[in-house]
Amino acid sequence: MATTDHRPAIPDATIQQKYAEERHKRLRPDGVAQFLNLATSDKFKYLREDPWVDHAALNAQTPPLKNGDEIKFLVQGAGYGGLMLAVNLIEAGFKAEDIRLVDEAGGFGGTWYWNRYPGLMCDTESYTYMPFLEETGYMPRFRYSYGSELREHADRIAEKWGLTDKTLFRTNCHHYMWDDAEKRWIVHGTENRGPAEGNREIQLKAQYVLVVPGFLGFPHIARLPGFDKFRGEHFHTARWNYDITGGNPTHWNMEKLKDKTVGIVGTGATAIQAIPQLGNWAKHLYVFQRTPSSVDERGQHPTDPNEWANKIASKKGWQYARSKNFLSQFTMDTPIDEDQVNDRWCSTRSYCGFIGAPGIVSPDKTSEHVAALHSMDLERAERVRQRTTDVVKDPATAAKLKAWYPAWCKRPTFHDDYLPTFNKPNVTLVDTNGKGLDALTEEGVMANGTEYPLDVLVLSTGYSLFVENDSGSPVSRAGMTVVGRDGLSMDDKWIRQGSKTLHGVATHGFPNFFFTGPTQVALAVNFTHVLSALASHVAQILVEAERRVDQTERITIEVTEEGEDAYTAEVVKRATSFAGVGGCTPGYYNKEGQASATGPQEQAKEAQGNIWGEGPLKFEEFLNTWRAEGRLEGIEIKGNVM
Ligand SMILES: NC(=O)C1=CN([C@@H]2O[C@H](COP(=O)(O)OP(=O)(O)OC[C@H]3O[C@@H](n4cnc5c(N)ncnc54)[C@H](OP(=O)(O)O)[C@@H]3O)[C@@H](O)[C@H]2O)C=CC1
Repeated sequence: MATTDHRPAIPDATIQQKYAEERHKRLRPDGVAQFLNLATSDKFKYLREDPWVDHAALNAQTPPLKNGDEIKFLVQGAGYGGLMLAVNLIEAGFKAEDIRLVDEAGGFGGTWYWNRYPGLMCDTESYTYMPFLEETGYMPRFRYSYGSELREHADRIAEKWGLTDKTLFRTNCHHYMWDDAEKRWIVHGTENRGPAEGNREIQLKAQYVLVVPGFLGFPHIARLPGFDKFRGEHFHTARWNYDITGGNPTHWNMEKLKDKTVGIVGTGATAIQAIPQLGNWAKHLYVFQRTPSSVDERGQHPTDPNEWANKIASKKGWQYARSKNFLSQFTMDTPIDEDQVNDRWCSTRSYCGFIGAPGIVSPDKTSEHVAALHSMDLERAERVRQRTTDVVKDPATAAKLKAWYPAWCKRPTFHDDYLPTFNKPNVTLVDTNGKGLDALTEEGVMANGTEYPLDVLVLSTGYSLFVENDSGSPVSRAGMTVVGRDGLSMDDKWIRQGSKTLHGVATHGFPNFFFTGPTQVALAVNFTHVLSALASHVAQILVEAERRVDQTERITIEVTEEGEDAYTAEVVKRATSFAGVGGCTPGYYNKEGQASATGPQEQAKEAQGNIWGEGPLKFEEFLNTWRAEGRLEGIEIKGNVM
């Protein structure tokens, strides 16, 4: 992709001063408490319900799990992560017959099941993001796939590996208790069989449990005065209400909005995809902005079958190689020469300030590290700001749409139609200068002291990554209680000791229990790359552990305390990579700008709760080296060990 020189015309120090001022404007004393957590809020309970489920169709099927069943593998989560775990188990030699998946949703897809807002698309190239393209022989229709295609692909994976009839949907397995005599997990779950049949409680026994906690499962909304008074319609983007807008998840013809005044709150990665669609249909659209997104060029186009066959997917192993090539662009050093993906993500290298990059930053060099990140980012940031000026015709609106923070502070966005939407006569940007909405009224919303009457209010206010009173354990995020050996609750362990795992996949005191982060693992721009590495890692640990005992019936595979301490120390050693995030403009990346812990114990816990500071490829290398050593160091296997 051609680059033009966009070195800032104003000195770096002035820009950084501007960044600091913009951050300061947005800091607020209530931090993460500014949001209502829908997972616990009664008032917005209906927003937790599943609008997409077909209860009649599911009730007509034979459930793959009955009360009292005993199974070998229970996978909690049937999105891409859960499917990848199950597929890796099968590919490692375990029988599909021994695997069951459960999910609260009414179908496969995880985030792609729940999110069906108009405009929904993959924000990284689908050729690297969509799992198992090579194995399924599937060619994505677009370079950046739209939501329905991403969901269909989850069905395709399930079908290919025989998992469709092994998944119990609408089910929340909320309580897990380790039975040390039996060497089994006793699992309690509730299956929601819809209004006609109600809930069905099930109790299961599982030899192994594998959980995909997910990162952004709980939609949240701002605690705004007057919510009760608002008489118009409202919904969150995570549960788009097509009854109100018209259209459906595959046809975004929102006819019902033609005579409606619509407001959308939020301008994050979700909103920038939905706003162009709303702008196409609403009589008038008000976009209420607190912090602008950085919106770079997308370059969306249908996949060219010739290019696909002869270039992109021409060699065996192409998908992994392409994904690796993509991720190797995010480094503090010069990225590798050949840029296969070559989109604007690849010129957003400074995002490694959020996902980490090779090399360990010494604690006394963090200021230099942050300065280096800034100098890597400034040209990109200025280019994107210039793009805003070039695309948005009204200079005052263009000025308000410019992002004044570096790439690692908020998910950078890429879209071809977002900025041009503000050139439409029916679209108005209401910038709140960092403050957000003041309140809701009977008629609409108050912002900047002005009332905006609305028929429909769309909340695109994101998700709770940090929930109040959340222990931060992998299972609290998944809404589960897990009680391990000697009555130890995983949440209590996290509250007392902070994150302690081996490779972000297992923890001492919880035998035969595996998860995929969310802490102490790597993050990637295309997160499926990491999920794939974790799924394969867990499957290979299981294979190797079972190989070492002559009877697997009573096997226990458990991380040792020494093992998790040693690995946690490795995570902490690399935590300095994220020195730039604390000083960011507030958002979910930095606990809404909340001050860091002050006491030494709390600081230690915070450092432990980090992700892998050297980025996804080094993380994968670390796991591979550990496995290649063949000792399963840090894991104790008990059973009839040969
Ligand atoms: N793979 C993909 O294709 C996609 C991935 N995603 C993922 O989901 C994540 C979450 O994105 P998203 O759903 O947009 O959530 P975000 O948290 O990124 O955005 C929430 C938005 O709501 C605004 N907001 C919150 N409270 C108020 C308020 N009181 N008044 C006004 N505005 C308010 C925020 O402003 P402020 O910034 O000031 O807090 C922000 O603009 C992304 O970071 C990305 O990782 C999302 C879409 C597509």
